[in-house]
This record gives sequence, structure tokens and C-alpha cells, in this order.
Amino acid sequence: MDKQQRAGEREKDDGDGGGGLLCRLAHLVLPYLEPTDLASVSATCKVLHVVSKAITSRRISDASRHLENHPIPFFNSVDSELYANFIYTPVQTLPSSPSIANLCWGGDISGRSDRVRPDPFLVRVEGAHGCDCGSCDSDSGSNCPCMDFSGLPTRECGPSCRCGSECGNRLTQKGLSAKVKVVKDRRKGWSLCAAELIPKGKFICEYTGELLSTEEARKRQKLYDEIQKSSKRHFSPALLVVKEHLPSGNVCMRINIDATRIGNIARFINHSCDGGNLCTLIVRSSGALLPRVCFFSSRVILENEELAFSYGDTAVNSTGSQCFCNSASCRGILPAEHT
Ligand SMILES: C[S@@+](CC[C@H](N)C(=O)[O-])C[C@H]1O[C@@H](n2cnc3c(N)ncnc32)[C@H](O)[C@@H]1O
Repeated sequence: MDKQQRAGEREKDDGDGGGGLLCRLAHLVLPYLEPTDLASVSATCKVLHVVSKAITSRRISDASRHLENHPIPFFNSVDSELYANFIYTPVQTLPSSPSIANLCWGGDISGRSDRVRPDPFLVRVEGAHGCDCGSCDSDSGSNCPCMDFSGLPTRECGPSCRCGSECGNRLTQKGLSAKVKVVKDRRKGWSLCAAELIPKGKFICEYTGELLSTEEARKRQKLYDEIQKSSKRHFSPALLVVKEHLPSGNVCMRINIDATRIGNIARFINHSCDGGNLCTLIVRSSGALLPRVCFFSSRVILENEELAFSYGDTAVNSTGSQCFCNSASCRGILPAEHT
């Protein structure tokens, strides 16, 4: 190989053609890096700069990394943070599950768009009875025993039913159902906004993340409170505790979902003291042990409007964090119930 050929080969290795060894290795390794490390690596040479830039633009263009039905882009006109750093899971997950431990940012290193949605049911009930109907669509006058005829879509077909994933009574099992985007707000941090007009009563998304025991949830809440107090940087924990009450007022069930490190798009929904434009429903499916927490629009939501719900009652307890919901009924303080 003469001098000119060698220079040509070197050029290819350093170039963006995808043929160079460095380029190939960079495509394998760099997607696992945190944003700050990616920025440092990007400054070292042309190849790494080009690969880092491609990874960054993929991260900005879709928070779900092709795991949802619509891409969810980030928009920030407030500061230099290009996107939020977390692992995307479209379904509930257990803490430190091995499949999660192997995931890089966003759960996908390749940017492929042919990803298969994971099973929405974390734990199945052995031998449970579901329905035998072929079609459980309420519009077709079905009498499916899994259906909720009270007007609230709180019961669905599940893993013990004969019907498949296309069944009409599996509304909340197919992922994000409205076009949304993540927009940076100067005071609240990232926020979830509508990217289209959303009619009243539409299923938006589930709240996914790590399903915790109450003991673990309390431990994490304590840790997050300490980080929030001591850290100079804005830290946004996303630990949701949902309690179901008996008519007597006693709590009969609680679900602790932590989306701080691993979660879905719902982790960006901010609090509004007036209840916002979303309501949360606990949805149960035949044959699934665990219920799921789902968001529905409580009124028509305009394009670009922020999605919000109430984190709880400020009167119960307050962390002292200031609320910037801007609603007429704002109490000035973010609710923070004891976990
Ligand atoms: C579940 S996260 C919501 C997304 C978060 N804004 C972010 O940047 O990732 C909850 C955190 O968002 C912020 N937040 C939510 N609602 C807010 C509000 N009405 N006013 C001020 N901060 C709010 C608080 O920092 C809170 O701890």
C-alpha cells in the first residue's frame, strides 16, 4: 500500500462513511453515554463528533426512542439542556430488572423503528378466568364480562382472555394515544404539552416506571428530598404514590411507581392546583395481578397546551417547593404527601 492509499484508508476510518472501525465502535459504545460524557467525547475528534451529534439528534427527536406510536420531541428555548436523561419504559417494570439493567439511554442503541411493544402485564394470575368473546367492542353491543359498563373505562380484557391485542376493550394497553411533546419551562423544568387538539375523555398514556414496595418508596423519597435540598442543579423526582380508598375512607390499596430513572412520558406531567386537564384512573385487566395507573383528558385540550394533573392536597403536607402552576386556585406550594 503506497503513501497515498494509506492516507485514503485513514481518511475512510476517520470519515462518516460508517466503514471505519472507530466509527463502528463509536456507534456501539456512545449510545450508552450520559449527555455530559457524550459532549466530552464529541470534542475529541471528527468521527466521534459526527457520531455523537447523530445520537444527540435522535435523543432530541423522540424521548420514547421508537417505543411509542408517535415520536415525542424535546423543545427547549430556555437553556442549553437539549433533552432529559432517563431510560424509557413503555410498561411497568420491577426495580433493577435484568432487562432494564442492560438498557442504555432510551432503551435502544440503534434508533430502529421496528421495535415490538413489550407485554403491558408484569405479573399474570395463574388459572384466572377471562372472557371467551371474539370481539369485545362496546360499539358492537358486546356483553363482554371484562367490560366496565359504569361509564368509566376501569376494566379491560387481559392476559387470561381469548381475544387478542386488537380487541376493542384494551384501550390503555397500546401505548401513548395522543401526539405530545416535551417543552422546557423556565420555572417548572420539562413539561408535557399537547402537539394536537385532544378531545375530552381520551386515553393519553399510562404512568410507567419501577414498581416499588412501600418500604423502598419511602427510602427513595427520603433520598430524593435530600438531593433536592443539597443539589444546586434542578432535580425533578417522579415518584408517584396512588392510593385507593374504601367508602369508609381507609386505604385498601397503594401503588408506588418511580419514574425518576426509568419511566415513560408521563414523568414530565407537572402539577396544577386546579386539577389540570387530566384525570387518573386505576385500570384492571382480567388475569393481570397488578392494576395500572392511566391518564385521560378531563376536558378538551388545545394544541400546545400543557398537560397537568393534581399531585395531591397541599393541606396534607408541603415540601416548601414553590408551585408555578399559574392556575386561579394556585396555593403557591407543591403538594407532597408522606410516602
Ligand atoms: C414528575 S416531575 C415533572 C417533570 C419535571 N418538571 C421535569 O423537569 O422533569 C415533578 C417535578 O416537576 C416540578 N414541578 C411539577 N409541577 C410543578 C409546578 N406546578 N410548579 C413548579 N414545579 C413543578 C417539581 O420540581 C417536581 O418535583
